[in-house]
Amino acid sequence: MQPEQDLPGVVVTGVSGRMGQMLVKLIGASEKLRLVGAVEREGTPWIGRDLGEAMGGAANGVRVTDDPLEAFAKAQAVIDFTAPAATVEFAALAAQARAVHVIGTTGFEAGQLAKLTAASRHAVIVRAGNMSLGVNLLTRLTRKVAEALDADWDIEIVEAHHRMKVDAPSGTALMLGQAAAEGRGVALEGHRDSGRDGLTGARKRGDIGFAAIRGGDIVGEHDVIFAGEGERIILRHVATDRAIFARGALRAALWGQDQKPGEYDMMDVLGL
Ligand SMILES: NC(=O)C1=CN([C@@H]2O[C@H](COP(=O)(O)OP(=O)(O)OC[C@H]3O[C@@H](n4cnc5c(N)ncnc54)[C@H](OP(=O)(O)O)[C@@H]3O)[C@@H](O)[C@H]2O)C=CC1
Ligand SMILES: O=C(O)C1=N[C@H](C(=O)O)C[C@H](O)C1
Repeated sequence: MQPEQDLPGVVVTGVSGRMGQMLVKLIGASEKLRLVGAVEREGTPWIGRDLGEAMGGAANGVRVTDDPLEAFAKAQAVIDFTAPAATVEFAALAAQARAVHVIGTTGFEAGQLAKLTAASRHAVIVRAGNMSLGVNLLTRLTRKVAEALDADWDIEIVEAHHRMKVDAPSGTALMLGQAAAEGRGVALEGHRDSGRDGLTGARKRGDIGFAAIRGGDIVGEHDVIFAGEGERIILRHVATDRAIFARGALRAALWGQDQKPGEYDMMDVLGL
Protein backbone atom coordinates (compact mmCIF):
# COMPACT_ATOMS: atom_id res chain seq x y z
CA MET A 1 0.00 0.00 0.00
CA GLN A 2 1.28 3.52 -0.89
CA PRO A 3 1.94 5.96 2.01
CA GLU A 4 -1.03 8.36 2.24
CA GLN A 5 0.99 11.47 1.33
CA ASP A 6 1.95 9.82 -2.02
CA LEU A 7 -1.66 9.19 -3.11
CA PRO A 8 -3.11 11.51 -5.80
CA GLY A 9 -4.84 14.45 -4.09
CA VAL A 10 -8.43 15.22 -5.03
CA VAL A 11 -10.52 18.39 -4.71
CA VAL A 12 -14.31 18.02 -4.69
CA THR A 13 -16.36 20.97 -5.96
CA GLY A 14 -20.00 21.55 -4.98
CA VAL A 15 -19.06 19.73 -1.82
CA SER A 16 -22.32 20.36 0.07
CA GLY A 17 -24.42 18.90 -2.77
CA ARG A 18 -25.92 15.40 -3.06
CA MET A 19 -23.01 14.10 -5.15
CA GLY A 20 -20.40 16.27 -3.39
CA GLN A 21 -21.09 14.65 -0.01
CA MET A 22 -21.20 11.14 -1.48
CA LEU A 23 -17.79 11.73 -3.12
CA VAL A 24 -16.26 12.93 0.16
CA LYS A 25 -17.45 9.76 1.93
CA LEU A 26 -16.00 7.47 -0.74
CA ILE A 27 -12.67 9.32 -0.96
CA GLY A 28 -12.43 9.10 2.86
CA ALA A 29 -12.72 5.31 2.57
CA SER A 30 -10.37 5.02 -0.44
CA GLU A 31 -6.85 3.55 -0.26
CA LYS A 32 -5.96 5.03 -3.67
CA LEU A 33 -6.91 8.72 -3.41
CA ARG A 34 -6.86 11.36 -0.67
CA LEU A 35 -9.02 14.46 -0.22
CA VAL A 36 -6.97 17.69 -0.32
CA GLY A 37 -9.63 20.34 -0.89
CA ALA A 38 -13.34 21.19 -0.90
CA VAL A 39 -14.94 23.99 -2.91
CA GLU A 40 -18.37 25.59 -2.53
CA ARG A 41 -20.06 28.62 -3.99
CA GLU A 42 -19.14 32.05 -2.53
CA GLY A 43 -21.45 33.13 0.32
CA THR A 44 -22.70 29.63 1.24
CA PRO A 45 -22.71 28.71 4.97
CA TRP A 46 -20.04 25.96 4.67
CA ILE A 47 -17.28 28.37 3.52
CA GLY A 48 -14.44 28.52 6.08
CA ARG A 49 -15.73 25.53 8.08
CA ASP A 50 -14.01 22.19 8.58
CA LEU A 51 -15.62 19.87 6.01
CA GLY A 52 -16.01 16.85 8.32
CA GLU A 53 -17.83 18.98 10.89
CA ALA A 54 -19.96 20.71 8.23
CA MET A 55 -21.09 17.21 7.14
CA GLY A 56 -22.14 16.45 10.72
CA GLY A 57 -19.18 14.21 11.68
CA ALA A 58 -15.67 14.49 13.13
CA ALA A 59 -13.24 17.18 11.89
CA ASN A 60 -11.16 15.99 8.89
CA GLY A 61 -8.79 18.94 8.56
CA VAL A 62 -10.08 20.05 5.14
CA ARG A 63 -11.43 23.62 5.16
CA VAL A 64 -14.20 24.48 2.68
CA THR A 65 -13.14 27.31 0.37
CA ASP A 66 -14.72 29.52 -2.30
CA ASP A 67 -11.31 29.96 -4.00
CA PRO A 68 -11.10 27.14 -6.60
CA LEU A 69 -7.69 28.06 -8.01
CA GLU A 70 -6.02 27.98 -4.60
CA ALA A 71 -7.61 24.55 -3.95
CA PHE A 72 -6.81 23.12 -7.41
CA ALA A 73 -3.13 24.13 -7.14
CA LYS A 74 -2.66 21.38 -4.48
CA ALA A 75 -4.54 18.68 -6.44
CA GLN A 76 -3.86 16.01 -9.03
CA ALA A 77 -7.60 15.68 -9.74
CA VAL A 78 -10.77 17.76 -9.44
CA ILE A 79 -14.10 15.92 -9.22
CA ASP A 80 -16.92 18.19 -10.26
CA PHE A 81 -20.67 17.54 -10.03
CA THR A 82 -22.04 21.10 -9.92
CA ALA A 83 -23.75 23.20 -12.63
CA PRO A 84 -22.76 23.98 -16.26
CA ALA A 85 -21.53 27.58 -15.76
CA ALA A 86 -19.47 26.59 -12.70
CA THR A 87 -17.96 23.59 -14.50
CA VAL A 88 -16.86 25.74 -17.47
CA GLU A 89 -15.07 28.09 -15.04
CA PHE A 90 -13.49 25.14 -13.17
CA ALA A 91 -12.27 23.57 -16.45
CA ALA A 92 -10.06 26.59 -17.22
CA LEU A 93 -8.69 26.62 -13.66
CA ALA A 94 -8.10 22.85 -13.52
CA ALA A 95 -6.22 23.07 -16.83
CA GLN A 96 -4.10 25.92 -15.39
CA ALA A 97 -3.28 23.68 -12.40
CA ARG A 98 -2.70 20.66 -14.74
CA ALA A 99 -5.17 18.63 -12.66
CA VAL A 100 -7.34 15.89 -14.18
CA HIS A 101 -10.90 17.28 -14.36
CA VAL A 102 -13.61 14.66 -13.85
CA ILE A 103 -16.95 16.17 -14.88
CA GLY A 104 -20.27 14.64 -13.87
CA THR A 105 -22.28 17.84 -14.36
CA THR A 106 -25.07 17.64 -16.97
CA GLY A 107 -27.19 20.17 -18.87
CA PHE A 108 -24.50 21.88 -21.00
CA GLU A 109 -25.27 24.03 -24.05
CA ALA A 110 -23.17 23.69 -27.21
CA GLY A 111 -21.10 26.84 -26.49
CA GLN A 112 -20.21 25.56 -23.02
CA LEU A 113 -19.12 22.19 -24.43
CA ALA A 114 -16.81 24.04 -26.85
CA LYS A 115 -15.13 25.74 -23.86
CA LEU A 116 -14.55 22.34 -22.20
CA THR A 117 -12.95 21.12 -25.43
CA ALA A 118 -10.65 24.17 -25.41
CA ALA A 119 -9.59 23.46 -21.81
CA SER A 120 -8.83 19.83 -22.71
CA ARG A 121 -5.97 20.99 -24.97
CA HIS A 122 -3.95 21.57 -21.77
CA ALA A 123 -5.25 18.92 -19.36
CA VAL A 124 -7.15 15.66 -19.11
CA ILE A 125 -10.94 15.97 -18.96
CA VAL A 126 -13.14 12.93 -18.32
CA ARG A 127 -16.82 13.80 -18.79
CA ALA A 128 -19.89 11.56 -18.81
CA GLY A 129 -23.60 12.14 -18.27
CA ASN A 130 -23.49 8.99 -16.16
CA MET A 131 -20.42 7.50 -14.46
CA SER A 132 -21.91 4.14 -13.43
CA LEU A 133 -20.70 0.87 -14.92
CA GLY A 134 -24.30 -0.26 -15.48
CA VAL A 135 -25.37 2.74 -17.57
CA ASN A 136 -22.20 2.68 -19.66
CA LEU A 137 -22.87 -0.99 -20.45
CA LEU A 138 -26.50 -0.12 -21.25
CA THR A 139 -25.21 2.54 -23.65
CA ARG A 140 -23.18 -0.08 -25.51
CA LEU A 141 -26.19 -2.44 -25.62
CA THR A 142 -28.43 0.37 -26.92
CA ARG A 143 -26.07 1.02 -29.80
CA LYS A 144 -25.93 -2.69 -30.66
CA VAL A 145 -29.71 -3.13 -30.65
CA ALA A 146 -30.21 0.04 -32.71
CA GLU A 147 -27.66 -1.28 -35.23
CA ALA A 148 -29.63 -4.51 -35.59
CA LEU A 149 -33.08 -2.93 -36.10
CA ASP A 150 -34.39 -0.61 -38.80
CA ALA A 151 -36.63 2.46 -38.43
CA ASP A 152 -39.78 0.26 -38.32
CA TRP A 153 -38.80 0.06 -34.65
CA ASP A 154 -39.56 3.34 -32.85
CA ILE A 155 -36.99 4.33 -30.22
CA GLU A 156 -38.23 6.10 -27.08
CA ILE A 157 -36.14 6.98 -24.02
CA VAL A 158 -37.96 7.46 -20.73
CA GLU A 159 -36.13 8.77 -17.68
CA ALA A 160 -37.20 9.43 -14.07
CA HIS A 161 -35.39 11.50 -11.43
CA HIS A 162 -35.91 13.20 -8.06
CA ARG A 163 -37.90 16.44 -7.75
CA MET A 164 -34.76 18.65 -7.39
CA LYS A 165 -33.25 17.82 -10.79
CA VAL A 166 -32.98 20.98 -12.91
CA ASP A 167 -32.17 19.68 -16.43
CA ALA A 168 -34.13 17.52 -18.90
CA PRO A 169 -33.68 15.24 -20.69
CA SER A 170 -31.09 13.84 -18.27
CA GLY A 171 -27.46 13.58 -19.33
CA THR A 172 -27.89 9.81 -19.31
CA ALA A 173 -30.94 9.95 -21.60
CA LEU A 174 -28.92 12.06 -24.05
CA MET A 175 -26.01 9.55 -23.89
CA LEU A 176 -28.45 6.73 -24.66
CA GLY A 177 -30.09 8.74 -27.44
CA GLN A 178 -26.69 9.47 -28.96
CA ALA A 179 -25.81 5.76 -28.85
CA ALA A 180 -29.14 4.84 -30.49
CA ALA A 181 -28.58 7.43 -33.23
CA GLU A 182 -25.03 6.19 -33.86
CA GLY A 183 -26.30 2.58 -34.04
CA ARG A 184 -28.84 3.69 -36.60
CA GLY A 185 -26.29 5.73 -38.52
CA VAL A 186 -28.07 9.10 -38.12
CA ALA A 187 -27.33 12.39 -36.30
CA LEU A 188 -29.32 12.73 -33.06
CA GLU A 189 -29.92 16.44 -33.63
CA GLY A 190 -32.01 15.94 -36.77
CA HIS A 191 -34.08 13.15 -35.14
CA ARG A 192 -34.65 14.29 -31.55
CA ASP A 193 -38.25 14.64 -30.31
CA SER A 194 -38.55 15.91 -26.70
CA GLY A 195 -41.48 17.11 -24.58
CA ARG A 196 -44.57 16.23 -26.63
CA ASP A 197 -47.65 18.20 -25.57
CA GLY A 198 -50.92 19.12 -27.34
CA LEU A 199 -51.88 18.22 -30.90
CA THR A 200 -48.50 16.82 -31.89
CA GLY A 201 -49.52 14.84 -34.96
CA ALA A 202 -48.42 11.26 -35.54
CA ARG A 203 -44.93 10.14 -34.63
CA LYS A 204 -42.33 10.84 -37.31
CA ARG A 205 -40.63 7.69 -38.61
CA GLY A 206 -37.01 7.53 -37.48
CA ASP A 207 -37.37 10.02 -34.61
CA ILE A 208 -35.83 9.26 -31.22
CA GLY A 209 -38.27 10.36 -28.51
CA PHE A 210 -37.46 11.57 -24.97
CA ALA A 211 -39.80 11.76 -21.97
CA ALA A 212 -38.90 12.94 -18.45
CA ILE A 213 -40.58 12.16 -15.11
CA ARG A 214 -39.67 14.17 -11.96
CA GLY A 215 -40.71 13.20 -8.45
CA GLY A 216 -39.74 12.42 -4.86
CA ASP A 217 -36.31 10.97 -4.23
CA ILE A 218 -35.87 8.85 -7.41
CA VAL A 219 -32.09 8.45 -7.84
CA GLY A 220 -32.26 7.79 -11.61
CA GLU A 221 -34.12 5.36 -13.89
CA HIS A 222 -33.75 4.95 -17.66
CA ASP A 223 -35.68 2.83 -20.16
CA VAL A 224 -34.74 2.54 -23.81
CA ILE A 225 -37.83 1.25 -25.63
CA PHE A 226 -37.67 -0.26 -29.11
CA ALA A 227 -41.33 -0.46 -30.12
CA GLY A 228 -42.12 -2.58 -33.19
CA GLU A 229 -45.27 -4.13 -34.69
CA GLY A 230 -46.57 -6.70 -32.19
CA GLU A 231 -43.48 -6.66 -29.94
CA ARG A 232 -41.27 -4.38 -27.82
CA ILE A 233 -37.75 -4.57 -26.45
CA ILE A 234 -37.06 -2.58 -23.27
CA LEU A 235 -33.54 -2.03 -21.95
CA ARG A 236 -33.63 -0.66 -18.38
CA HIS A 237 -31.23 0.67 -15.77
CA VAL A 238 -32.34 1.53 -12.23
CA ALA A 239 -29.99 3.39 -9.88
CA THR A 240 -30.82 3.02 -6.18
CA ASP A 241 -27.64 4.52 -4.68
CA ARG A 242 -25.58 7.58 -5.76
CA ALA A 243 -22.44 5.66 -4.74
CA ILE A 244 -22.46 4.06 -8.22
CA PHE A 245 -21.75 7.46 -9.82
CA ALA A 246 -19.15 8.43 -7.22
CA ARG A 247 -17.28 5.11 -7.64
CA GLY A 248 -17.06 5.75 -11.38
CA ALA A 249 -15.76 9.29 -10.77
CA LEU A 250 -13.01 8.05 -8.42
CA ARG A 251 -12.00 5.45 -11.00
CA ALA A 252 -11.84 8.17 -13.68
CA ALA A 253 -9.69 10.42 -11.44
CA LEU A 254 -7.12 7.62 -11.02
CA TRP A 255 -7.24 6.53 -14.68
CA GLY A 256 -6.74 10.13 -15.83
CA GLN A 257 -3.37 10.38 -14.04
CA ASP A 258 -1.73 8.33 -16.82
CA GLN A 259 -3.37 9.98 -19.85
CA LYS A 260 -2.28 12.73 -22.26
CA PRO A 261 -4.33 15.98 -22.37
CA GLY A 262 -7.64 15.49 -24.19
CA GLU A 263 -11.34 14.80 -23.73
CA TYR A 264 -12.34 11.32 -22.57
CA ASP A 265 -15.50 9.61 -21.34
CA MET A 266 -16.35 6.67 -19.08
CA MET A 267 -16.23 4.24 -22.03
CA ASP A 268 -12.51 5.09 -22.27
CA VAL A 269 -12.04 4.65 -18.52
CA LEU A 270 -13.91 1.32 -18.40
CA GLY A 271 -12.44 0.06 -21.69
CA LEU A 272 -15.92 -0.64 -23.11
N1 LIG B 1 -22.59 12.05 -14.42
C1 LIG B 1 -23.16 11.40 -13.41
O1 LIG B 1 -22.93 10.20 -13.17
C2 LIG B 1 -24.07 12.17 -12.50
C3 LIG B 1 -24.31 13.48 -12.75
N2 LIG B 1 -25.04 14.24 -11.89
C4 LIG B 1 -25.10 15.67 -12.21
O2 LIG B 1 -24.28 16.36 -11.25
C5 LIG B 1 -24.80 17.66 -11.03
C6 LIG B 1 -25.01 17.89 -9.53
O3 LIG B 1 -25.99 16.99 -9.04
P1 LIG B 1 -26.40 16.99 -7.50
O4 LIG B 1 -25.23 16.69 -6.63
O5 LIG B 1 -27.60 16.12 -7.41
O6 LIG B 1 -26.85 18.52 -7.31
P2 LIG B 1 -26.80 19.44 -6.01
O7 LIG B 1 -27.61 20.65 -6.33
O8 LIG B 1 -27.14 18.63 -4.81
O9 LIG B 1 -25.25 19.83 -5.89
C7 LIG B 1 -24.60 20.74 -6.73
C8 LIG B 1 -23.68 21.55 -5.85
O10 LIG B 1 -22.86 22.38 -6.66
C9 LIG B 1 -22.84 23.67 -6.06
N3 LIG B 1 -22.46 24.73 -6.99
C10 LIG B 1 -23.18 25.28 -7.99
N4 LIG B 1 -22.49 26.27 -8.56
C11 LIG B 1 -21.29 26.36 -7.89
C12 LIG B 1 -20.14 27.18 -8.01
N5 LIG B 1 -20.07 28.17 -8.91
N6 LIG B 1 -19.10 26.96 -7.18
C13 LIG B 1 -19.14 25.99 -6.27
N7 LIG B 1 -20.21 25.17 -6.08
C14 LIG B 1 -21.27 25.36 -6.90
C15 LIG B 1 -24.25 23.85 -5.55
O11 LIG B 1 -24.34 24.93 -4.66
P3 LIG B 1 -25.77 25.71 -4.54
O12 LIG B 1 -26.68 24.73 -3.86
O13 LIG B 1 -25.42 26.91 -3.72
O14 LIG B 1 -26.20 26.05 -5.93
C16 LIG B 1 -24.47 22.48 -4.91
O15 LIG B 1 -23.91 22.41 -3.61
C17 LIG B 1 -26.07 17.76 -11.88
O16 LIG B 1 -25.74 18.37 -13.13
C18 LIG B 1 -26.46 16.30 -12.10
O17 LIG B 1 -27.22 16.08 -13.26
C19 LIG B 1 -25.59 13.73 -10.77
C20 LIG B 1 -25.41 12.41 -10.47
C21 LIG B 1 -24.66 11.51 -11.32
O1 LIG C 1 -29.27 14.75 -11.44
C1 LIG C 1 -29.16 13.54 -11.10
O2 LIG C 1 -29.52 13.14 -9.99
C2 LIG C 1 -28.54 12.61 -12.06
N1 LIG C 1 -28.04 13.12 -13.15
C3 LIG C 1 -27.39 12.42 -14.19
C4 LIG C 1 -28.16 12.60 -15.48
O3 LIG C 1 -28.56 13.75 -15.78
O4 LIG C 1 -28.37 11.62 -16.18
C5 LIG C 1 -27.07 10.99 -13.85
C6 LIG C 1 -28.03 10.31 -12.93
O5 LIG C 1 -29.11 9.83 -13.67
C7 LIG C 1 -28.46 11.17 -11.76
